[in-house]
Amino acid sequence: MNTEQSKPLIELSHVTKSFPSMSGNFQALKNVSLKIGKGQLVAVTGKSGSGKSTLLNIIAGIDKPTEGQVAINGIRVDKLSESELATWRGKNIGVVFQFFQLLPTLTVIENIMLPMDFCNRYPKNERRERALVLLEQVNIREQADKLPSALSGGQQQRAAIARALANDPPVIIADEPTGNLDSQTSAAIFELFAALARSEKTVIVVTHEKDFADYFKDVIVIADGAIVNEFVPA
Ligand SMILES: Nc1ncnc2c1ncn2[C@@H]1O[C@H](COP(=O)(O)OP(=O)(O)OP(=O)(O)O)[C@@H](O)[C@H]1O
Repeated sequence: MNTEQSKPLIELSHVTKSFPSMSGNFQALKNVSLKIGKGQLVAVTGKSGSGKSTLLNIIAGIDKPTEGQVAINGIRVDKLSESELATWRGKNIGVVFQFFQLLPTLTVIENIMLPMDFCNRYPKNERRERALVLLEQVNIREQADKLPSALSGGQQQRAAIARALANDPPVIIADEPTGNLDSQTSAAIFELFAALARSEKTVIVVTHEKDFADYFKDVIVIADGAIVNEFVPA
């Protein structure tokens, strides 16, 4: 799915993922190959159980492929050890979840600064200002010192997106990020992802939303662990 103008930032070659099951091995992904370029905004869609989250987990280095290769930004992710993976993931992958998963006892800005403290990419005395810039980028700077529970669902998801950007990763992955939001708020979140892609982030979003075609030029359709339609023009 790599377009002519972009080099592949993400390349999966013949990836299979098997899980043990009562009746032998179950293949959640079957011989999946794909290329995704820098700054691409990609939707992953398909029925429940088709393998969407497994694909995201493989790209994020959360799961290892049973067979095949995963290369991201020139790094063979499938070859990294668990400790190397944790460091690599912190710098290269920002993750956005359906239920936001902000830490409830930390303020919004503290939630954004936490991954910076883990990763050490930015000096300690610059982290608060960077978090404020990110909150500005997602339009909730004025919520910085509140607890997540004081924010609306859409504002919490904006905070989660700012957190995903904390260490300036090239790749943002989001697993049904609007599954818990109304359609107007969902549209605003999709707009935000589109803006991130315009600023050269590669954004991969698992979504069931029927109207995603307005936002996503590139759509990966998965059925029974295989890509059945990699590119659907809007
Ligand atoms: N850790 C695991 N152990 C065993 N089977 C698993 C595991 N993770 C996923 N599976 C199976 O792999 C298949 C694909 O799961 P996956 O979560 O990737 O689907 P999905 O398309 O994301 O589904 P949904 O839309 O419901 O979230 C399913 O049949 C699931 O039961």
